[in-house]
Amino acid sequence: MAQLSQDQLKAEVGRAAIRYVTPGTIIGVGTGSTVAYFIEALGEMPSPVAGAVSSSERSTAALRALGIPVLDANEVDHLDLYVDGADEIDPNGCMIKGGGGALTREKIVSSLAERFVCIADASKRVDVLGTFPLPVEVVPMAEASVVRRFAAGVLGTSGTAVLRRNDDGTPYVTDNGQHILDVRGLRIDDPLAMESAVNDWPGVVTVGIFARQRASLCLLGTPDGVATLTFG
Ligand SMILES: O=C[C@H](O)[C@H](O)[C@H](O)COP(=O)(O)O
Repeated sequence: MAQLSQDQLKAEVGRAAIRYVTPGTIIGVGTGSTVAYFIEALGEMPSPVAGAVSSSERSTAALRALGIPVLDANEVDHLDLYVDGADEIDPNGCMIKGGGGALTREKIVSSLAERFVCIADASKRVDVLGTFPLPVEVVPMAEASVVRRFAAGVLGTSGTAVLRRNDDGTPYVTDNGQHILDVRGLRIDDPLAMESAVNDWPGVVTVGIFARQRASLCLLGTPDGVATLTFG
């Protein structure tokens, strides 16, 4: 049998996540190429969801295009389910997220949810977080100081933070009007401590470590099928 491509694995887990969705409920929806398949599958449910709280303008547009009502996060005080991808996921369900720039809203929406179902292809599974450059959303006037703090080191590891840019060289601007630093070279042995430490720095809006709001389970797309990883 031919090997499935990374994109096919993303499609498999995106579709598989539908089994956790209860028709008629309001769910939280993440952002990214894997979530795009999940949204597609949501649109095909025979009994649809009542609505979704979205984590990005991109996902909002995709949901609305399928006729799925999008609610503001302020209108909802609890969600049973949040479904989103990850850039890396460790053996405890801690993740690096934000490769697509949506980390802040993803953290807000996932914080409302009882259960975080992560959907990812097998390349995202790591033993220690940090190979994928860590996205950090920052207020622009704090960029230089945050770059210096990572270079000086935090919790025994240091990294090189670089401003994320668009193809035309202009700074990438998030849905919240802020910038992103991508930090290379970190070894994140204690994701919870690192999340807290970086969150405390002035000017940091959101660090792309999801350790407080880690995944409850992960549907991992592997060449042998979809594996379900659960985290205690
Ligand atoms: O900001 C983007 C999100 O955190 C995504 O969930 C993450 O980057 C994974 O994206 P993809 O499913 O495209 O690999």
